[in-house]
Amino acid sequence: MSTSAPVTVTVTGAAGQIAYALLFRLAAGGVYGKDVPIRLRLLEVTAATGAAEGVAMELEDCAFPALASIDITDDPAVGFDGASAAILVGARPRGAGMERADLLTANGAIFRGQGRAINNHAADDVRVLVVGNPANTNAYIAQRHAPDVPAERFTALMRLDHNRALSQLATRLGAPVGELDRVVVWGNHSATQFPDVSYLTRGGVPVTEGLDQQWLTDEFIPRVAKRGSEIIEVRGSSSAASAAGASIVHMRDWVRGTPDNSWTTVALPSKGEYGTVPGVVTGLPCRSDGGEWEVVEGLEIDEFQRPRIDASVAELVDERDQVHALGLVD
Ligand SMILES: NC(=O)C1=CN([C@@H]2O[C@H](COP(=O)(O)OP(=O)(O)OC[C@H]3O[C@@H](n4cnc5c(N)ncnc54)[C@H](O)[C@@H]3O)[C@@H](O)[C@H]2O)C=CC1
Ligand SMILES: O=C([O-])CC(=O)C(=O)O
Repeated sequence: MSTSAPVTVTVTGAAGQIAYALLFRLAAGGVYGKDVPIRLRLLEVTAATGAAEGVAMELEDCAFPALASIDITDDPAVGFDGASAAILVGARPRGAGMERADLLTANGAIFRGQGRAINNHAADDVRVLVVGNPANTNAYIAQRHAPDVPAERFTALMRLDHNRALSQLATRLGAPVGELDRVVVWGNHSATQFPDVSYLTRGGVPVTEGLDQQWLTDEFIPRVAKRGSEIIEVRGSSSAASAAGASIVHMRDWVRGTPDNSWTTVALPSKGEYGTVPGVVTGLPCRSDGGEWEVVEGLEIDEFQRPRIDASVAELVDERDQVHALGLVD
């Protein structure tokens, strides 16, 4: 039997596609481990609380030993009350032909209200992961409405991009994906992102062969950056299980630490690291010791990387300016 204190975890968009893949892994112990009891709070719009009730019934039917309780609400003040983790999935997904930034007007307001509710009601140790698109700028909006929460507790999901990059590289190199490390995806979770193999290792050894520049520029970078659109075209709706899986490992690594000498990609409010623009929520190479994310320091940036990082960060600055112009952030 578990002796740990229960942790309150809030998931928004609980009746949606991603949540349907996420909640069961969370309740099974995928983030905190099997021995830490979880109190789940499901936050949905009023019209979808009935469907969230159905998901809760299925969660009950799994009899997960670590699932202590489930509450469903349409009120952010209740939903985030005492939350130590807040996974903000609830938002409209894009359809074919849309870019994620097209969702800014539709979804931005959600994150203003939720940022305020997190500020006023969440636990002091709250960790926030924004999944709903455009994820980086939604995280920026939420963070700016939560002045009492340390800025670095607001993150956006770029682990899916990171995992997509690892998988493409594993196929190209004929390597087990678990042997590869030190990939980073800089910038925005958008088509401008820069999946970067400059520091790639296989089994701890730098990879110097098998990845020619032409393949990287013409195939790898655009393939990873446009994978979300490719999934929408082929599947008919946006990535769900892979987004849920990435969310679980993002939170797991944050809470329980990244493996020794390993790193991952996290979108965090920039402090100006690697020439990025302070404040915007950008993909950076990060490690965790189970406390806070720490940006990996001391990497060299060359003339191939610089303009690609700058272009994606410029898009984040543009989105930031748009949300200020829309009145979503003062
Ligand atoms: N960052 C990433 O890597 C990825 C992000 N996404 C994004 O995640 C979001 C969710 O995707 P899906 O689950 O497929 O969408 P979905 O449409 O299946 O589910 C979204 C759910 O959010 C709920 N919702 C809407 N407004 C809400 C609010 N104010 N409070 C609480 N719940 C609210 C809806 O009622 C719906 O049940 C989309 O914006 C999508 O673009 C999707 C894949 C990857
Ligand atoms: O592309 C989308 O709209 C959904 C998403 O963020 C992804 O799959 O990376």
